[in-house]
Amino acid sequence: MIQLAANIAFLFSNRPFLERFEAAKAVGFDCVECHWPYDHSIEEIAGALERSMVRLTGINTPPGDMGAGELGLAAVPGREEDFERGFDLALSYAKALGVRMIHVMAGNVPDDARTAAFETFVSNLKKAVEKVGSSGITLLIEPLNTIDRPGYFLTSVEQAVEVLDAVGSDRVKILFDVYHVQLQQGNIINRLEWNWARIGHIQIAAVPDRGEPDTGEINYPFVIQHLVMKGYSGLIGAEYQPRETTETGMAWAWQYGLGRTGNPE
Ligand SMILES: O=C(O)C(=O)[C@@H](O)CO
Ligand SMILES: [Mg+2]
Repeated sequence: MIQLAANIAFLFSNRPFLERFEAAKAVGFDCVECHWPYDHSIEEIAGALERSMVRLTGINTPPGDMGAGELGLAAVPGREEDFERGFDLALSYAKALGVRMIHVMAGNVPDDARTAAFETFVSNLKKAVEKVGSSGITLLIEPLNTIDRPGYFLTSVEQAVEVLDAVGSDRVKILFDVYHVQLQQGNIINRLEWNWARIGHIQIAAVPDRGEPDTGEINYPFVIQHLVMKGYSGLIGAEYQPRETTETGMAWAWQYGLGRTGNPE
């Protein structure tokens, strides 16, 4: 049995943020993840979780100034203090709301700053690991494709492994977004296999349109069967852009037991 989480940054995005939790529950999700919950107080989100009876399983560190082209700060040289402030905010939300995964967003860096960016990313992640301590929270880093996210520092699974090796803590894992990895690199099953022990979370969407994972160049029933056979015990985040409404596009998930899953530990 696999466990799906609704990514409510993309799903139910026609509704106000705090109403998306109940909408996710209504179609069968017990878990939701999001990108940036910070426009809402911890108390407001706790209320939405209580009303909907879903768990919030993942959040991202703040992106910085998106209007100025920022998409995270962890690998951006010179922005260490801003990163730390944002990370502390994410950690406070995670601890208060029982969130077990924080995606530490690397950010955009110019080509000539990539060596310095690697060092910055590693150093910021080491400090973040110390802050997380024994809370049980896992930090994630996610390679993003360069078509959708030009300039992003982290673009391949192998580069993520280099970062993890340099950080040297099993509290940091890879967020393997199948959509991004397929667009950028391909070879999905092999890359899952080669990096199995490093993977902390998986996300899915069709390629190339990023719609429901029921068509396109990835055979998701095969990929997900592979995860089941491997005994994958993590969550699979449904992070796609619905082609019509989220509700009318949910049939893909029934074959994976949506509506029949129990809450994970
Ligand atoms: O922003 C994207 O694209 C993603 O895939 C997200 O998972 C980033 O959090
Ligand atoms: Mg993703």
